[in-house]
Amino acid sequence: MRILVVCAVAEEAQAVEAGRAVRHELDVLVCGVGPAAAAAATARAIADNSGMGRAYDVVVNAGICGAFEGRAAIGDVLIATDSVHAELGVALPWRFQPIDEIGFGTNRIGCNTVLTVAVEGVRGEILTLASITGSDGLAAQLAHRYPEAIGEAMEGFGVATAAQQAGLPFAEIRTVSNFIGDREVGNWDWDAALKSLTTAIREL
Ligand SMILES: O=C(O)c1cccc(C(=O)CC[C@H]2O[C@@H](n3cnc4c(=O)[nH]cnc43)[C@H](O)[C@@H]2O)c1
Repeated sequence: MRILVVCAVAEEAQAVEAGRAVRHELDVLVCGVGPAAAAAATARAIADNSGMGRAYDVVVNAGICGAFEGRAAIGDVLIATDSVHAELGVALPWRFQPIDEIGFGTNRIGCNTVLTVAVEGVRGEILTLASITGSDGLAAQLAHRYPEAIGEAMEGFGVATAAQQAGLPFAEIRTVSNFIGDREVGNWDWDAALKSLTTAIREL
């Protein structure tokens, strides 16, 4: 199977490369941070490879993430059931209205579960945001709005949109470097998250 694995930064790509198994043909793409860069880079890679007669069978977004406290722990592997764009909609004074409710598409893309069936981890929704949630108050609001969400990152929905438009199955695998909330970047455990990412990719 030909798999395109999309990572935001080089450190994540290296962790994925370290978990590469011979049973899959795996290309690793570094797309940059955020959903716009992720969608653009993924769409281009899919089109370029298809044009060269090396079409991908599946697209995976892999990287580190924040977890909702109580729903996952640092170093855990998170496997998305759905990739959900938490900012796509209308921010009303009293509530957030997802784009689905106003008839302009959806903020949710379902993930393929066959590819990740052997990957050990916590399964649930993974949110995509263009901005990292940097306070406990905002984290609590998000956790309330998305009771099934286990984590947040910044690229999943962008990669998923490019895959969906190309008719390709999509999976999102994240490993937890930090809890979502008050921002103490110094406390992020990149090592634990990147080690877990290598293990998770090996299990694909
Ligand atoms: O702001 C900083 O100083 C800083 C230091 C290290 C890394 C960053 C990033 O922006 C990396 C974000 C990168 O990692 C994913 N990620 C990890 N944890 C979270 C989170 O709690 N909320 C959202 N995204 C997260 C994300 O997918 C980015 O690709 C900044």
